[in-house]
Amino acid sequence: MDSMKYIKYKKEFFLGFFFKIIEVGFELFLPIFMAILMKDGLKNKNYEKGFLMAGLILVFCVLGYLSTVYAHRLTAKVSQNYAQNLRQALFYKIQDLSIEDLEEFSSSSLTNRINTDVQQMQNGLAMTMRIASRAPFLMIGSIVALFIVSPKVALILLCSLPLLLVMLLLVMKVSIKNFKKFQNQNDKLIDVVKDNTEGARMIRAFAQVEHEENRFHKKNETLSLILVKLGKLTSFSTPFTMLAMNIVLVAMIYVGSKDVYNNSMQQEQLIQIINYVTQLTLSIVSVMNLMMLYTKAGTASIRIKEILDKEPTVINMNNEKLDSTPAKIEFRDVSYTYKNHLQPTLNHINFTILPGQTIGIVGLTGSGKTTLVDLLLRFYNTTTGEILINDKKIESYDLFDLRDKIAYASQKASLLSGNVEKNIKMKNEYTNIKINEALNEAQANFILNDSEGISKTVNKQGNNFSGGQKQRLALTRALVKESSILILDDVFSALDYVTDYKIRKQLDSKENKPTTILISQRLSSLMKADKIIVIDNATIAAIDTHENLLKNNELYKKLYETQIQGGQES
Ligand SMILES: Nc1ncnc2c1ncn2[C@@H]1O[C@H](COP(=O)(O)OP(=O)(O)OP(=O)(O)O)[C@@H](O)[C@H]1O
Repeated sequence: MDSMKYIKYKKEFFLGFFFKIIEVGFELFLPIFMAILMKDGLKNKNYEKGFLMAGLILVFCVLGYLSTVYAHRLTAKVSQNYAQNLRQALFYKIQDLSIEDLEEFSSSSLTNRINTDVQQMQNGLAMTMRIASRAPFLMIGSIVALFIVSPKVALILLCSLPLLLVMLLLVMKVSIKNFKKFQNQNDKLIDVVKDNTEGARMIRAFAQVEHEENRFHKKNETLSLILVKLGKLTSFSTPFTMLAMNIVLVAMIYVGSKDVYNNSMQQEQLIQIINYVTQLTLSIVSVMNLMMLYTKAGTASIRIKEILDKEPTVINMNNEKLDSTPAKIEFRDVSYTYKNHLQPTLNHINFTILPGQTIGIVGLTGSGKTTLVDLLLRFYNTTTGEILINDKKIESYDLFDLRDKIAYASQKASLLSGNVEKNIKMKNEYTNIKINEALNEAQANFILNDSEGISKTVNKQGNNFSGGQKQRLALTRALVKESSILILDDVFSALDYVTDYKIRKQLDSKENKPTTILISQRLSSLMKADKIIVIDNATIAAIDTHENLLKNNELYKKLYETQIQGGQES
């Protein structure tokens, strides 16, 4: 992933780096001033020079502090903006992907990628600005200074560095593996939480609470074990580095003291060595922590890249516009097989719907009715065959314009939190008269008769409305829209028979009706359609009027008789 692309404040990014390097410069001078202070100021009693050095130490400390504060302010600005851009890019990409593409990721995984993974990337960038700029310079500066002070003592350090490097690489390797595990397990844990919040009623009704608690406990325990492993790695690496560096320091002091004893080194030089090794140790620890952060950011970046680099399977390639008059729809030898399915859900489907006609689609549960309209909405691409609207291939139309000309109410009435008006209008503007007409057509009397009317609040997922009320609001949203195609997928299932009948009557009497596709298990909802398509075993078993199907199609006849016997006729 080209991370730099999402860093919009590039100038601030480099400026932040620059000020951290300045901060290092100030720090590297301190041991030198300290040595002069000790030698000339304290040992040789040159108080003037002593005070000058003390003043310089103070000034350099203050300047170092100011550089740090400014660099950290820049870091916050750059990294926050980076995270914002990354989240935005991910969200736009998710919008671009087709339903089929999105089905490859669980919603928990997408949520985690947009939250936790972006956060890891943000931390990685912030720490790069704060540590990657500082620590290497401090390390190199300290090593160079040590060589200047005493090459012999500095060599001891140089010999021990490869051991630390090997250790660092090993820790990174193990932590990358565990961090990947952590993120996957975290997705699974959120899946359980989502199942339990969205399916709370079902879980309680089926007395599944204990089972779900166990499910959560297992996932939580696995997650904790991974986190403990990661924690152990971090808790081991820092003390190990400190221990290794302190052993090196003791060896350096031992060799240095001998030189002081032999008068080939000054005492102040030994103090300088101690200061530089301390600085070096701290910077090595910082680099180790940075590496740990990079392993997290690296794994997060792979997960983010998976989304950002995903090529949408449904592409908006053309810009043909559909007018708002009723459209002609044609399926030519259309087949569709879901990913990872061996058998096609729809097989060699052929039919034509003339402009303004109403077509019913009936079939057993899972026979492919919804899949058929999903293809028309371009949620998926057909596996073979083609769909034409007004004699032009569906792909030749601008995708967004095409969907805009289709009014659609699905089986699952989904409402957005806000109010009824927002849910009916969506991005469009309609007059109140038009909205009231649509509410009337959809028999949404509970809104028409409510004192709050369309200002009535809609809670998350519309849970302050009954199933039938939600369905009627979703229907209003479809009916108010000026469209060339109207698709009602099993919207009558949550309605009582009287309401179902009234709505159909309203729809039948409508002037300038769009081409309408009605999907329903209830034959009474489809009987008046110009034609009814019977889907059986992934294929079209028959297309005909209600009367002819009753005479000629066994499945239709059976469905009809079952429903008549069940007393569902209206
Ligand atoms: N997103 C999906 N991924 C994989 N398989 C799917 C998906 N959606 C549906 N299917 C499968 O495709 C088949 C047809 O599903 P579809 O929803 O089109 O049937 P339907 O006739 O509308 O059913 P119902 O009457 O119950 O609404 C089913 O066997 C289902 O398992």
